[in-house]
Amino acid sequence: MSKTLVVVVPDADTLAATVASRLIAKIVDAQAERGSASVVLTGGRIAKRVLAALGDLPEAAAINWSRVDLWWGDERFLPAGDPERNETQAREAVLDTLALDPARVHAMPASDGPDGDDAEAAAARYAAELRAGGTDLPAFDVLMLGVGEDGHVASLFPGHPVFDLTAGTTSAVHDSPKPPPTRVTLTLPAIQSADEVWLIAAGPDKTDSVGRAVGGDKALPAAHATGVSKTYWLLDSAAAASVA
Ligand SMILES: O=C1O[C@H](COP(=O)(O)O)[C@@H](O)[C@H](O)[C@H]1O
Repeated sequence: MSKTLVVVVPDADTLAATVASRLIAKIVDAQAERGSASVVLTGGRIAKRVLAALGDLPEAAAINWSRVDLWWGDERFLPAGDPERNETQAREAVLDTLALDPARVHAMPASDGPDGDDAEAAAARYAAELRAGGTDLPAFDVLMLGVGEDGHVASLFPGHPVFDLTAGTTSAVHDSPKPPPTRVTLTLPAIQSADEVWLIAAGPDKTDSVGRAVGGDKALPAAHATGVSKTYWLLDSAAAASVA
C-alpha cells in the first residue's frame, strides 16, 4: 500500500536544499543496495533550484555519479541546447559539473534530433530507450515532478487527451496550454511505476493547485501522480497554504 506524506518547509530556498539533500540520501542508499540508482528529473523553476542546491552540498561527493541513470519526466520539444529545454536547464544547473556516464544521461530527443520535428517519433524513440533494459520501464527509484499552477505534472495537462492515456510509457503532446505547444512526456502509468514520486512546489501561485491535488481533486494530473511505495509532497509554506 502506497503512503502519501506531506513535508512543509518555510521557503523555496529551504525547499530546494531539503529536496537536494533527500535526493542525495536516496541515491546513496540505492547504490549501497544495488550498485546503481535511477532518477527521473523534472523541469521548471523549482527543479533548477533543487539541482543547483545539490551542486552546493558536500554530501554529493558520496555518490558515484557514473552509476546513476538520469531520465526526464517530460521535455519541451525544442532544438538541442535551447535554453527552454528541461535538459539544458538541468545541465546548466549542475549536470555538467558531475562525473556522469554520458550513456546513462537519457535526455528526451530534441526537435532537431534524429527524428527532426516529428514529436511522435521522438516519443517512440524515448519509449525504446526506456525499454532497452528488457522491461517496458526501468525501476525508477525516485521520480520528481514540478506542479503547475493548473495542476499539471510533467506535460500532462488537465483536460488534455494525453492525460487520459492508460497504456504506453511516453507520448507526444500537441497544443500544450503552456508554451511551447509541442512536448514529449511520460504517461501517467509510467509515472506511477516509480518506487517513489516526489511532487515539489513552492510559491503562492501553487497554493490552489497543490491544495486541490492533495485534497484529491482528480481533475488535476497532480492528484494521480503516485509512487508504488511512497508519494511525497515537498512544499514550501506558501504552496502548502491550502493543504488541509
Ligand atoms: O513546463 C513545465 O512546467 C512544469 C512546472 O514548472 P514550474 O516552473 O511552474 O515549476 C514542470 O514541472 C515541467 O517539467 C515543465 O516542462
